[in-house]
Amino acid sequence: MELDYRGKHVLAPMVRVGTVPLRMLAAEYGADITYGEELIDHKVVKCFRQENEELQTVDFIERDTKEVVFRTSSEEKHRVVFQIGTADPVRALKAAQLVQNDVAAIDINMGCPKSFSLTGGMGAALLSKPDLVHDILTTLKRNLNKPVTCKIRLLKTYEDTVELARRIETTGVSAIGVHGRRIADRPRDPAQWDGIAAVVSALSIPVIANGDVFEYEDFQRIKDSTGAASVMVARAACWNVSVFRPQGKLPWEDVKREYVKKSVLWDNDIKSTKHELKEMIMHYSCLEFAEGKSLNKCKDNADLADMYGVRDFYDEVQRLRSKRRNAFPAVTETFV
Ligand SMILES: Cc1cc2nc3c(=O)[nH]c(=O)nc-3n(C[C@H](O)[C@H](O)[C@H](O)COP(=O)(O)O)c2cc1C
Repeated sequence: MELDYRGKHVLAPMVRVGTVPLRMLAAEYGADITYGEELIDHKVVKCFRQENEELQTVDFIERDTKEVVFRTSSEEKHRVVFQIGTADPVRALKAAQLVQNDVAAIDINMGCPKSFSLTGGMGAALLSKPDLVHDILTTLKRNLNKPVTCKIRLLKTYEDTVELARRIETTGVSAIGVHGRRIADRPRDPAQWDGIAAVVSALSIPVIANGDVFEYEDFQRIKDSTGAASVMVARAACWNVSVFRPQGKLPWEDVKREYVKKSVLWDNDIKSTKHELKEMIMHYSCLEFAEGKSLNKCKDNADLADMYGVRDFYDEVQRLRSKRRNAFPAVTETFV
């Protein structure tokens, strides 16, 4: 069934943070739609698809480096959104075609203000190129069998933002994410919810409002204030992903342990897991304290399991994995 973008709580795309453990945990706590981190089309097109029976995942692996660029599982197929960084319709299509059968939707990043994106003509650089935006989105819409969306920032004026959003709507996208900040705004600057409201009033397609949702109550506050169909949260979820729980956040110590368990379960890349744990520690404590120093020394998921007191869980996962390994001695590769 096609993804419905109304009335949804959404985990925002976050580089290095939005890998499989955080997405799975977000969904467990109540997220309906979970975006993966932005992946650049140049890198995605160099990947092949591989089913990993032992982990029960689908992996997209870079041919030369053998790095797992994107890991997902059928468990999240109906809610995971694959976000692409691109400046080229043909390359974006090639990347999207590789993953489309394993994800719920494809999103194009049109909001990243980092110089890496801007110099490559990607992310927020697209905001000033409406013809290219149109080309990318129509190419994807015509050739994919999954919903296509994009995520923008506010432009200099609300009128300019609305004009671009209207143009985007004509491409037939299923929804549009709007981060209520301009390119020059810093994360500490308040998000302008009335800018999002201006887009909502001008469009008929669902708008996903994004910016400054920190508590569960904020989901409703931003909806009431903007009229948006759905709400997306980034930093608050990075710091404590239980923000999606209607009953309120759990203590961050508990969430951290659950996150480590998910990282063990999905054999997450250690760099990504450590990055997310550091984000949590920096927010609630300080990396200079003992925990931060011990975390730095962790070399793999086994070290993390020891550090966070989940060694029994780790051992049980390894036992099940070796059972599966014996049942499925070979993995299935699909070269595209
Ligand atoms: C660690 C981090 C990584 C991010 N990576 C991405 C990304 O890959 N793609 C994207 O469109 N936005 C990215 N963003 C922006 C967020 O998706 C979101 O638009 C922004 O943080 C505002 O939402 P918030 O106020 O809930 O944090 C990132 C933000 C953070 C904090």
